[in-house]
Amino acid sequence: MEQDRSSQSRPPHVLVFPFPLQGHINSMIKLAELLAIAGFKLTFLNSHHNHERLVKFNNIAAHSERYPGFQFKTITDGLPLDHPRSGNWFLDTLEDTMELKMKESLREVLVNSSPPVDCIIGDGVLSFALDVAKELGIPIIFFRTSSPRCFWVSYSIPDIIQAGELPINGTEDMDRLVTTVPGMETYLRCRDLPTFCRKLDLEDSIFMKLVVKTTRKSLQADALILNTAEELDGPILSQIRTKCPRVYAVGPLHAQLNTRLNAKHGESYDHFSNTLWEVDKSCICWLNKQPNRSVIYVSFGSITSTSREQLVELCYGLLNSKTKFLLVVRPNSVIGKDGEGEDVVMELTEKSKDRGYIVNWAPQEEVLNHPAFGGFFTHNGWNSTLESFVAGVPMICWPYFADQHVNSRVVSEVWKIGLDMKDVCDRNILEKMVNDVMVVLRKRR
Ligand SMILES: O=c1ccn([C@@H]2O[C@H](COP(=O)(O)OP(=O)(O)O[C@H]3O[C@H](CO)[C@@H](O)[C@H](O)[C@H]3O)[C@@H](O)[C@H]2O)c(=O)[nH]1
Ligand SMILES: C[C@H]1CC[C@@H]2C(C(=O)O)=CO[C@@H](O)[C@@H]21
Repeated sequence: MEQDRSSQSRPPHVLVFPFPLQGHINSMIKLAELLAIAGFKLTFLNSHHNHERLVKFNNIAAHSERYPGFQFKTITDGLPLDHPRSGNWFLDTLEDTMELKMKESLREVLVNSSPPVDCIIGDGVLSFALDVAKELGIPIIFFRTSSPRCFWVSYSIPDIIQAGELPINGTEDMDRLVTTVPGMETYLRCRDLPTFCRKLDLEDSIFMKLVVKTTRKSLQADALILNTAEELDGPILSQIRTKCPRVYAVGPLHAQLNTRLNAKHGESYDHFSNTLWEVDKSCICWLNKQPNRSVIYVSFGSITSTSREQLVELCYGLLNSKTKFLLVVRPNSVIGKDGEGEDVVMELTEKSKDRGYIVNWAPQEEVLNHPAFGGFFTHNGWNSTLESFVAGVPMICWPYFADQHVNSRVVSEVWKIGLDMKDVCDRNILEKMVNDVMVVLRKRR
């Protein structure tokens, strides 16, 4: 059922459809805002649940004023509204039955859209959007919000298996180089592959099959957008282009948007935040009192959870380093009963006194650009990695899952702007790394 998109005297209408996670919404909303600035009509399709949180913690009315022609619409994420959406809940939404519900809702939004949608920019992991777009005759571009190198590794997994380089044969095999991902032969080890590759029985890895399937399918779209620049990922972009010629490197999107907004409104312009948690801005007052490059920022994004034991180890590593720190501990991010880990945070607050500041959620972009920062202890989600890179802040990398293991290897071995602590959680090692990042890498900045 094709809608009439001919003889347009109106601006083209683009529908942007992210996977329902903070890390995906962040970059997709920035792309949507850039398109709105360029004069496109925009529909940003959020899940009901995330939109409620966006409305709760951000000034949506101010957003509409800033971006006329930009509207939010909502659909289901496939889960019941009262689902707790904690832990790795988002993996449920990738299951067939959930996808089917989202697919139906997407179809309905598109069919009823007025003016009709001229182009869909779909999240690269929601590959069912391709079927809907084809059925309705609407062009579709996929945007994979994770790192291009992980995209390329995910694409290459069948070749890695075919070459007998997977499965990994136990812990002693972790430092073996993987030679079948073109362009990454010299630095990619088994340890750096996405964590779903660690299963001994690959047949058992539903997540791996799903990521490979969506990655391969996304190349059937009209084009592929990646949040990077040629200068950052040029060699890998060339590899991806051998499979899909229309690949656009449009990032880092947060920097692109800031440049446009600063040019239009001046440096002091208060940018819209798109956060799903309440931002604690009080940390800025604390930071303002700290000497330049004296503080390490610690945050593991919007998904990572830690065990209580890991949190204790990390906290003591920070305390023993004698370096000032700003630590984000998201509510319920410690595995176990609700509120587990709060005693560790209380103890840390008590012991660190004026050396540490702890919040539930920080204004991260602003924080990373604050002169007080000398380092970032991060899980290497792609947004955090890019934000740190652009701010010129060296990293200690402690990846949790997905693309983060590839990213931490790139940060430490390719860009050489950080230290990789993957697979280790030891207070003595962290203490040493904090000192190395704050003292040794700092001298190179
Ligand atoms: O206190 C905080 C913590 C984080 N952020 C922001 O939240 C975003 C987090 O994104 P990211 O660093 O990419 O981490 P995740 O939330 O873990 O992102 C998911 O999505 C990313 C994009 O696909 C993937 O690269 C990650 O592996 C995946 O976990 C960033 O923009 C941060 O600036 C804040 O504003 N305040
Ligand atoms: C929900 C996870 C499925 C795969 C996604 C991903 C990717 O490979 O693109 C990275 O991190 C997660 O946000 C996504």
